[in-house]
Amino acid sequence: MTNDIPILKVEGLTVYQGKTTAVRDVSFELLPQTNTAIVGPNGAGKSTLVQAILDLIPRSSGTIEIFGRPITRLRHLRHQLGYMPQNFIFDRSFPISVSELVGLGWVKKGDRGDKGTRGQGGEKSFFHRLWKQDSEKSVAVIEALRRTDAYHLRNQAIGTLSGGQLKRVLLAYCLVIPRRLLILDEAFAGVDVQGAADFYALLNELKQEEGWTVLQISHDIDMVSRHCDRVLCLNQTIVCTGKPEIALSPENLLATYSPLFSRYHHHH
Ligand SMILES: Nc1ncnc2c1ncn2[C@@H]1O[C@H](COP(=O)(O)OP(=O)(O)OP(=O)(O)O)[C@@H](O)[C@H]1O
Repeated sequence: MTNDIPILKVEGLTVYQGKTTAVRDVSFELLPQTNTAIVGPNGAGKSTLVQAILDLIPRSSGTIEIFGRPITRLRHLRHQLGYMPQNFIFDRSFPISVSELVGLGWVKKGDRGDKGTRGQGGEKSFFHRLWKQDSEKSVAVIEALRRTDAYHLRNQAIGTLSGGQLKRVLLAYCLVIPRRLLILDEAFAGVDVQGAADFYALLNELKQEEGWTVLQISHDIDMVSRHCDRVLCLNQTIVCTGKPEIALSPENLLATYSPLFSRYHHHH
């Protein structure tokens, strides 16, 4: 039944950054269990689009629905949405370990918006439930760190991580509970070649076996063409969209990456 509802539906979205129109009249849908990439040149509005979808910045016009609900009314369903920003800025002297950081992403069952699990275990004592939750969380943290190949970093302070290691840990943070939609903003920038290939394999597994839907911003056209189901080419507005072999044709890439595109599009 839920398979008929798009996981994400964006209609007529326009967003300003200061006085600049960063995103203009963008509409698209994501169907469940798909991996979609947003590509486009620097300053094309990719991060702005994602931030507006997440309601992190205001939009000038347009509507956004996630899991069939307006973004402002997601409530506890928001935990079914994972987001990895392009930059994670923090004070490197902040004393928090990798495991502790990943654990912050964990939400107990019943509070994740999945039906039928709320209030489970009511017959046990408060301390038993607390102990059970704690052990479930530890298991989930270990599993998430293993999946992103960051388990060996678990006791390290986050301030000591390299750029690529930090990306692995942030992905683990997104993976520590099941999600229906995962939004990644250049998640694999700075990750080595093998690491990026492992990440794509992991995303594929999450999609195929666990029903996740992925929306990712990427500059890696080669990886996108090999691993994504669909591509949105963005340059302020959507230039083209479709399967990688169509959307990433030389003509479409030229149109998307040409600085003249906006003007060209405007006149024709
Ligand atoms: N905080 C901001 N204040 C003012 N203008 C901004 C701000 N953030 C982005 N912009 C402008 O909005 C436009 C879109 O930027 P955005 O970061 O969304 O592009 P992008 O496609 O994600 O770029 P990149 O590939 O370089 O990450 C650009 O013209 C940029 O200069």
